[in-house]
Amino acid sequence: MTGVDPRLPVTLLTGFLGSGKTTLLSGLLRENASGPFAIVINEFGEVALDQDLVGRVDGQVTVMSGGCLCCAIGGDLAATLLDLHKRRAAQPFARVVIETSGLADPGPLLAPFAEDIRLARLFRVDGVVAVVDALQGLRELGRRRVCIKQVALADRIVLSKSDIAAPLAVSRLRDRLTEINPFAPQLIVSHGVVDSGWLLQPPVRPAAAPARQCADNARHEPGHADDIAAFCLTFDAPLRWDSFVEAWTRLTDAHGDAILRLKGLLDIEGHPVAVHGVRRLLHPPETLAQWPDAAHGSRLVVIAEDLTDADVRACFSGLDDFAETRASSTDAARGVGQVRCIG
Ligand SMILES: Nc1nc2c(ncn2[C@@H]2O[C@H](COP(=O)(O)OP(=O)(O)OP(=O)(O)O)[C@@H](O)[C@H]2O)c(=O)[nH]1
Repeated sequence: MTGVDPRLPVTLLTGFLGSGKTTLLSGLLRENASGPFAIVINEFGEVALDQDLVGRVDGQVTVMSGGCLCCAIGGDLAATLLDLHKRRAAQPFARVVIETSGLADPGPLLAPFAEDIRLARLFRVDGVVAVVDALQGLRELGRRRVCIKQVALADRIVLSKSDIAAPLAVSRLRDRLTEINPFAPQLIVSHGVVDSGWLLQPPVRPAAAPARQCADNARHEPGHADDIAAFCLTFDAPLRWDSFVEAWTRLTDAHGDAILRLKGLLDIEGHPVAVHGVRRLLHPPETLAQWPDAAHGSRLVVIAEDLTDADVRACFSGLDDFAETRASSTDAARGVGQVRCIG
């Protein structure tokens, strides 16, 4: 049989919280050699930030927030893709990239592409890319089964952050990745700068490679993120950077290993600043050239294990005070910090 497969290729981009998926996606979009893409981003928290942080936001980015794709909103994925396909004449694209939440198990996400006849006719998954953080990866692989599944199902593995990890740790991690998935080529990528040809080329799977859609891999493990919650904070009044760092230090000192991820877009004395915390590490902040949308104001998501709303609120209370002080001297109606548990 000859002929080109007319179905649209789909790349599933997976990897644990904060590993560098959005950074890689931004790199792909910047390179733009294989585009145009339609992007579907799934975020665990209800306040979606990746759309703002991905660097290029246009009509082709769809955000599915409020849960992890493989459990809470999995059924919506087919509807989202079918809708994208319908709008394709107006907004053409050659590939869909789905960035899963860091907590998603990619197995159950692959199944509908084989089982749902409407999807199977229009789309084919031609690659699963797993991003693994060279600094935290070995530890997360030891702690969370979902990380092992992300690596096991990958066709390509991208190692991020080797620039800030010890060479020995990187080499141990690579050995462990090879143990889990000997078939997937590994590539060290710094700050998302990647050759899209390498990343997106369809995998050649040896006959012995485990079938991705086998029953075990497609089986969803209910409750795999039950102990994890996302806490969303917003502050209307501008914040000071040193006050924010103090709050982050309070949070990680008090709750250490419970903190999985922080990400936010902050109003630092009038300037939009993107912040990322992964475990105890606060990455260097990035001042954006402009606000991504009309809403100016700080938005922060903290993803943590076994913490309560009050635990998080207590650590950020200093920020509240600062915001309220500024608000009272400028505009009494602004500056109310909110903490909301949505997990
Ligand atoms: N030093 C260094 N930092 C990196 C690299 N790749 C990503 N980062 C930083 O890691 C932080 C988290 O990166 P993201 O791309 O937001 O991670 P993510 O996997 O999309 O995060 P979630 O969506 O929360 O799961 C950011 O501060 C990035 O700038 C890298 O290769 N080196």
